[in-house]
Amino acid sequence: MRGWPEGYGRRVLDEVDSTMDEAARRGPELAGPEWIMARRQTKGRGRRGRHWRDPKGNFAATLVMRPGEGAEVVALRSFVAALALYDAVAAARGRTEGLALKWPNDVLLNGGKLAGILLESAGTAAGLSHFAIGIGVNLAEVPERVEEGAVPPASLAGTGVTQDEFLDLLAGAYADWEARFVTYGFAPVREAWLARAARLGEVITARTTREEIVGTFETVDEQGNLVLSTPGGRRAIAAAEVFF
Ligand SMILES: O=C(O)CCCC[C@@H]1SC[C@@H]2NC(=O)N[C@@H]21
Repeated sequence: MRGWPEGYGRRVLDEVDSTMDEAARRGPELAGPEWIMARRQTKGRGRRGRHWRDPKGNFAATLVMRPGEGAEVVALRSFVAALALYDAVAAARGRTEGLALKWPNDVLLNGGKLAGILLESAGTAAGLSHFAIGIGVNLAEVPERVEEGAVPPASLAGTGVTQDEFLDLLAGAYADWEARFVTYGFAPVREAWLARAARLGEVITARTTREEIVGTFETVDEQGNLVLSTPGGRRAIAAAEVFF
């Protein structure tokens, strides 16, 4: 296994409210990107303000950084993180079989949700004071309850990978994808993401805050939008919840 990536800090906490809150507290004084992992969260949160349940032994960490780019470029790191998470999970299992990415950034195992990513930032669109990528993985067990209509949960129980080992795998994989993103831009990240996409070419449903759009999952465009071809034409969707 490769060592801890150069230039990234590492903080491991026994317990915290949420690693996203800890990232916000750390943000103003950061010298460089830092991984914050908690063995337990008391107030973990998911996308759309949902509670994120953290059964004992599951993985919860946030990568916090102070990027130089504007908010739109920074947001593409959601795909960078999803690819890193995919690679870390593949390394933990020793195989990629059954793994897929669900737009925008969930990792699925045999069709079940294994891991989720939450992005948060502070500052203005022109200059972010900090940017946080929160990652939760059902390392040891699945949460008891999931949202209605959501894909069922999956876990890595049985692989025996510890939280610390998973952090090492993830930090290494993230550093590799981040280097590609910084050097070559979004194109190779987009291509790799599409190669691992769940339900590409199939009919899916995207639920935004205003409407429900049903269409064929055509691609993800250069801005990271979900592109659906619908009877009414091609739709590029920036933010939505996807249902299969
Ligand atoms: O809704 C989702 O799918 C995203 C879940 C993100 C959960 C992780 S756990 C580590 C970090 N801390 C949090 O409070 N949330 C994220």
